[in-house]
Amino acid sequence: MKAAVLLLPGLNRDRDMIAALTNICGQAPQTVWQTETGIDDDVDLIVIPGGFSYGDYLRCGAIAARMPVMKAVREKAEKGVRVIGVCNGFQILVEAGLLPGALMRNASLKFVCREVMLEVTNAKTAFTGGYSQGQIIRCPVAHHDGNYFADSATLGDLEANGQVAFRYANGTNPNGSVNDIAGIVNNAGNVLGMMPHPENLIESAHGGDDGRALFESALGLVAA
Ligand SMILES: NC(=O)CC[C@H](N)C(=O)O
Repeated sequence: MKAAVLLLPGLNRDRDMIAALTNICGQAPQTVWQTETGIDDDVDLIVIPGGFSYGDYLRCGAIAARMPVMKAVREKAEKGVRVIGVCNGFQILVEAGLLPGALMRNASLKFVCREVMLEVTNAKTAFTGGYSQGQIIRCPVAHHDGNYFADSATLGDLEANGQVAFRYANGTNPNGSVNDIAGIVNNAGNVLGMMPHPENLIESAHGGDDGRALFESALGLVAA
């Protein structure tokens, strides 16, 4: 299985993501710079890592979403290739219109860096098949703009269609997200955005591997 990781100025989680994907895939992912549009044909999964692309000006992810590489991501996503955006990657996918809603400043108005608990709200998505329905997992977060918001019609659709993949559980919502939403998939089910960082919990050296099944699911390495 082969993955691709996008590289943009200001991202700082790309190395963690590349290490995690190399560990899980058994081969290094293709890395694709923001001005490139050539994502390899044999790529099964495109990942947009976290960080602070363009220093979070004008809004988190707004400038990155308009870079040439995102045209290639959109084309691949339309063909059904799986895409994951983590943290700033989630913000970029929202700014690119590949996922609905918006990520606002945390309700506390503070940067939050801690571990949260996540509920696997829908274990039937392409990214969660390796978990059981309702499973509670650990995951770290580190962001200041993770407060997910969508208008009530959009929210109703997300909930009704099973597009909420992960919710903050056990009172650990770190940012004020509506309905405790931590991660969503698009209507077609092949694009996932989430604020927590599963790439930082994939092997025992990380102190746990609760995030591993997400990538294994996305890469088709476990039965969905
Ligand atoms: N870790 C990250 O990806 C941070 C995302 C974004 N820059 C924020 O702070 O909200």
